[in-house]
Amino acid sequence: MFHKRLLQEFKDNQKQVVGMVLTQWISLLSNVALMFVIANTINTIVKDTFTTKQMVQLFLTFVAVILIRGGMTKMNDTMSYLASTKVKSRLREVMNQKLMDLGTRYRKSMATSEIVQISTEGVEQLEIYFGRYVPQFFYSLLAPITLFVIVSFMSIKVALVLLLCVPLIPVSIIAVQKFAKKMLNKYWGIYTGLGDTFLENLQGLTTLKIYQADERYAKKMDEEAEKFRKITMRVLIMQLNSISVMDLIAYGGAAVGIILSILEYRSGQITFVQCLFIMLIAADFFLPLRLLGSFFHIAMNGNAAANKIFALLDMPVDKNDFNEQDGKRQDLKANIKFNKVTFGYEEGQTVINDISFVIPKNSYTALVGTSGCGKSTIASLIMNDNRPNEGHVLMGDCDINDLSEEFIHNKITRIRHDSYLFKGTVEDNLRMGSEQATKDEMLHALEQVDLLETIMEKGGLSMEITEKAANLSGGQKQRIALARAILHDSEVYIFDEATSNIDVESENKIMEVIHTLAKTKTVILISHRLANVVKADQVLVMKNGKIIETGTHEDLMRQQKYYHQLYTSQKELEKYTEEVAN
Ligand SMILES: Nc1ncnc2c1ncn2[C@@H]1O[C@H](COP(=O)(O)OP(=O)(O)OP(=O)(O)O)[C@@H](O)[C@H]1O
Repeated sequence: MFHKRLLQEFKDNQKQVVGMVLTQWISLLSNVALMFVIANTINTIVKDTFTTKQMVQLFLTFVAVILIRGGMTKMNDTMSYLASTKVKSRLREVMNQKLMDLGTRYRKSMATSEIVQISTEGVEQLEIYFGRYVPQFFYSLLAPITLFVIVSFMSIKVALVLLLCVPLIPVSIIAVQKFAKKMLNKYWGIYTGLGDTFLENLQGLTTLKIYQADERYAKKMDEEAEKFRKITMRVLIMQLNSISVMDLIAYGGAAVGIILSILEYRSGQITFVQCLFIMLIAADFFLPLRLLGSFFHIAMNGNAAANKIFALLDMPVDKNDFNEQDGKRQDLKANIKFNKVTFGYEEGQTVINDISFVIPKNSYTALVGTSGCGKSTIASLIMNDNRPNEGHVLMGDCDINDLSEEFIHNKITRIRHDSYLFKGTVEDNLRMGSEQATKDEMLHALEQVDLLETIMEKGGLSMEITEKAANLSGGQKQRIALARAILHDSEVYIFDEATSNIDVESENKIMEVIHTLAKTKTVILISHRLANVVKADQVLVMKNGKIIETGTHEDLMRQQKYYHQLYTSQKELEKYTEEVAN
């Protein structure tokens, strides 16, 4: 019925919940008073003893009840608003903090679209949970007991029968709950899956258009949307059916009470006014629980959403205390060691197999091998985005696992082929590299990547970059990303295919910058193009997740093994392509 953890986490909402139950209870009592006056009035009309005084009394009771109920409803709404907004804003705050703490690691356990959905729609679901469902639950217990006490003064028999019929509603709710839980989990699964597909198709729309695959993918999405429509309809049907069952029990129970009270009146056990009063009030035994039943499905949705939210909040963070070993870390020599590292993305499969190597401080290392051999995985292990299944990745003498994400990101900058530039000015994007960078430093960084002139022509540092840097060429985009990385001024730079898919001029410029950086920093270059790695201090040649050759370009060429074979075949291919082009 309740999500225990959700209630525990939001204990401070208890005040509002008690307030809401109280306002509803006062409304109920005023309603009881009104029904009593109405019953009395009908009695006097029937007996023909209706007086002006009674008319005034009826009118005044009406006005008082309307005022009390109006006031209580207003207070209830305010408290409901307070309770739900507090929950929503706190949940969003903790989720945001959690995502910040997790960094990029959240993607291992949850898709981005799922995070977006649970932090928007998922959190919204909890509004009704706290604002309506929880207080209604307690009120639904209090209301029948209150009415039972009042009616028992007139007829204990009728009061007991009415009270005993009330639990039939929760019994029906529990029966539905078993079925609903499964269905709602399935509903959420399909819903987040659809969101995932939608986001991916939208992001890859240009590619889909280029390959004219948009229609096929649109059809696939239609199929998923149809699945979602069907499960939504099933959820709605289940909700409507269960509400009908609850109506039947509520009004059936009230009817039983009314019939019984008439029988009691006929046998002289209760007065006409009491009989009328019970007739008017009987449905109120059941209506609060019936209303609870209609909130129940929303609450179940809230429970399912809460499970997902807590799954995110419970993800382990492994945030190391940055200060604890600060002194030790100050002396870190930024050499990187792989000590018998084995890693696989999935159980039973390894991508990196028992690898050991050292990247000395301020050296220039190239990592080469055919596609899929594990080069980028090595980069992700150095960044601690992935953790070895066996062995250790060390930075200086420190296991990378013992270092905080913040520390690693300060020491190492990874530049990928698909570097992300944000919508905003060139300055905004460069400032991400270093908060403290002066304009002169930014201009100097642009000069280093040979982009100063182009950017100055387009408005300088205040030039606007549009969404996904659509107003820049691939090469310009990559060079701005490089300027940002230069400003970051870290000890280690990993260039992960940083020159893929860009023009030759940009590639050459970027390689020049990499070679200059390599004189003062530790540089790791991952590249398909072996012509780019000839200047490296050491080349690590990978094949099937293993390092099979190590040495300088010249050493490896002399050995005439795998690297030699890769290099010469690539050279021949490039020569042939050039000849064809000419
Ligand atoms: N997130 C992931 N989940 C599961 N498998 C992955 C993941 N990333 C990579 N792989 C698999 O791990 C293997 C190594 O991938 P990796 O990206 O390290 O290769 P690579 O040498 O960098 O390739 P390329 O040169 O094409 O970029 C591949 O078989 C790939 O399919």
